[in-house]
Amino acid sequence: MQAAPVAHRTARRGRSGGRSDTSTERCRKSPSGARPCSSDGCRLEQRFESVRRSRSMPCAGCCSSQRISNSKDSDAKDSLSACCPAQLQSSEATPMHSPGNCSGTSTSSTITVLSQATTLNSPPVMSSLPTDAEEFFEGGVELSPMKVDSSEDLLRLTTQPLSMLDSDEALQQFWPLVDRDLPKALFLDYDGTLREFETRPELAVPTDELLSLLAALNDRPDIRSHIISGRDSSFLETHFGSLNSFTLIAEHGYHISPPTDGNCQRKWELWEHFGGDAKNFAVHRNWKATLREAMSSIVADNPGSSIEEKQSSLVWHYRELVEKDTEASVQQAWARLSQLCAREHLKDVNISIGNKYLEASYRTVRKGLVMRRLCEEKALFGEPFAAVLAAGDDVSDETMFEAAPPDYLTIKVGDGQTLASFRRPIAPATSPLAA
Ligand SMILES: O=P(O)(O)OC[C@H]1O[C@H](O[C@H]2O[C@H](CO)[C@@H](O)[C@H](O)[C@H]2O)[C@H](O)[C@@H](O)[C@@H]1O
Repeated sequence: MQAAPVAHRTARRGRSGGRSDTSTERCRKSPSGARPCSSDGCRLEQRFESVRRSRSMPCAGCCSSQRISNSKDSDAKDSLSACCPAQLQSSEATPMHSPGNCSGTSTSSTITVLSQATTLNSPPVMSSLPTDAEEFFEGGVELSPMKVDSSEDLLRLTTQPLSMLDSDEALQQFWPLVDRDLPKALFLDYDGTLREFETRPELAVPTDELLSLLAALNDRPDIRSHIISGRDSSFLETHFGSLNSFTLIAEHGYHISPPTDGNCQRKWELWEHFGGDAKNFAVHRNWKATLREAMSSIVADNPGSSIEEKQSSLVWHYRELVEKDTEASVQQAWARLSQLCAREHLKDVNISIGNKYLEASYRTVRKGLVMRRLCEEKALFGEPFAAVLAAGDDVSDETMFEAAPPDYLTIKVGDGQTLASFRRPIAPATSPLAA
């Protein structure tokens, strides 16, 4: 069991800071280099760069009803102090959380899910306050970025490796609770996190092992589980619909199905109902027809690839491409679809590149926004989560890591750059997170 130094989990990420960075930087991958690339991958690269320069004001979960003004540091400090005084403690401060109540018949399953985390005996603290006057809105919370201004801060950007937790005690040390009477929340990605990849999406159904694990979580009154996936609502409902205490989030947040509280009939709601903007969706009803034709032609040029159609997106899957120069094919496909969008004035279509897929989507919502909004709503209604864990493997999951305040546990599954606090290597032939 490794103990992570306090500072490593405190203000190591610069989520959300510096929106202007993103808008002004030029993308290396953009065909002309003349305009910012709209792909998630490129935005992510820009965000990594931005993170190295700034850190954001946290606290959207346990005390997210606040709005932090950018007007003066002292205002922000007062605001934060009022809602989350523990986060103003120095790094020598006593733990913010008290030990949690993790006993129960299905504890071992919970430990399995959480066991990817290294031990962490230290409280989430915030060592400095915003110094930058810039502000922006995300998830309904006004955030003020903070500058990374010392080599010590840069060290805190390091993602920590995960090790196994093998007992309730270890788990409680790693994930202590602010209040044992309040529930903890899990935000779990599916493909590549709960389930290892398969060559085709339809093959990656949940294993029996995973279903048992999730069933045990479903019975835990102290845990609010969310599956937050790029999969569509039909897939999530088919495989996880009976987990009545789970919130299911489909298509990266486009569709949300709250827990059913004993009623087996699940309802799906559009993100718009949660404050998102779906109204423009209707304006370009034909965007899919336009892009489908182009994507079909890309499939024809790349035998072995395929298209998956979801309500808010079209996905080109190329995992099965065996040719050597896949990267070039993907860049070509990206450029082709982007140019088509520009030509047809489909300015709200986002072309993103994930794990062996390229997705054209017509939605503004992202996983991070949804996670944060759901946590904020809980807090607003007087039921804040005592602790939040978010785990994922792909570019879309980085939006969760970016949006997470420092006291959330964020876990990147597998390799690659990340804004997460911890990394869990993929265990071969097992469910990545449940290994
Ligand atoms: O957010 P996630 O739950 O990680 O979903 C992301 C995408 O996952 C699926 O595609 C990925 O998994 C497939 C099955 O292993 C694999 O064949 C494919 O190469 C992966 O990209 C899913 O099909 C997409 O709709 C999701 O957006």
